Amino acid sequence: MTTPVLRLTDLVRTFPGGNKRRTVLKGVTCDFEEGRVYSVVGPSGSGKTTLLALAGGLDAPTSGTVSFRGRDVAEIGLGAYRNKHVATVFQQLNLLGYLTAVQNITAAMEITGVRGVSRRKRAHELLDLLGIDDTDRRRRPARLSGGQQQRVAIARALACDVDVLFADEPTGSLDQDTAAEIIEVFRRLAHEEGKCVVIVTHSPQVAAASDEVLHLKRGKLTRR
Ligand SMILES: Nc1ncnc2c1ncn2[C@@H]1O[C@H](COP(=O)(O)OP(=O)(O)OP(=O)(O)O)[C@@H](O)[C@H]1O
Repeated sequence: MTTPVLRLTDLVRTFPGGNKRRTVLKGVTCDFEEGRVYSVVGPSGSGKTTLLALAGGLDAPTSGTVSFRGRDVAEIGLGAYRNKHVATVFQQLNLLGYLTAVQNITAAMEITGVRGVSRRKRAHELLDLLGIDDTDRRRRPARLSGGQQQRVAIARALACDVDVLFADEPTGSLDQDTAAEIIEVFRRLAHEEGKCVVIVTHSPQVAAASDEVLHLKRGKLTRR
């Protein structure tokens, strides 16, 4: 048995709030493999974003562990885990409006301390991979379509050559055809580049295109 790239073990997350204390995740256990696309689905408020935040090292669990290649991320350090091994594409893409697509990616590399490669060269390779052409990659986000902005945000997330890519509602604001293109990007990243892709979604279209659908309900995650 190979060690999964990501393992969640008995994750519990309770939010404080006096007598309104609320346990959102009640013992979530799940393995994630490289080269696969996972969708996490579930009712609004069921804790999908909370789960993504824990798995992505943006938040720490109340109890339980997140392990990356067999190592507890608390031991790796959440900052190092986020900088080197995983990346998240947020619902609000947070692209910098005053920078071009290429500059958004090189800036991310600078911030996360990517060294030993030409940042510009790597940015162009990523934009090639994501299908943003030469003209568009010199544009600022406001002059790109929603789908193109999503592609740039994914390219930026991959700037550090991470193994696991998380995405929160990546098709939420896209029409069906553009959503299909973005789904294809995620499938290619998993099946051709070997990434583990974990998507939180309400979209049946995304769920249907995933290799595995995980259902979060009443604080537990189950495979369908
Ligand atoms: N920092 C926080 N403090 C207190 N409560 C929180 C916090 N973050 C999330 N919650 C609560 O946890 C529950 C789950 O929220 P979460 O955003 O993870 O759900 P979700 O499944 O992603 O919802 P949606 O599908 O609507 O985006 C909600 O009741 C929310 O109010």
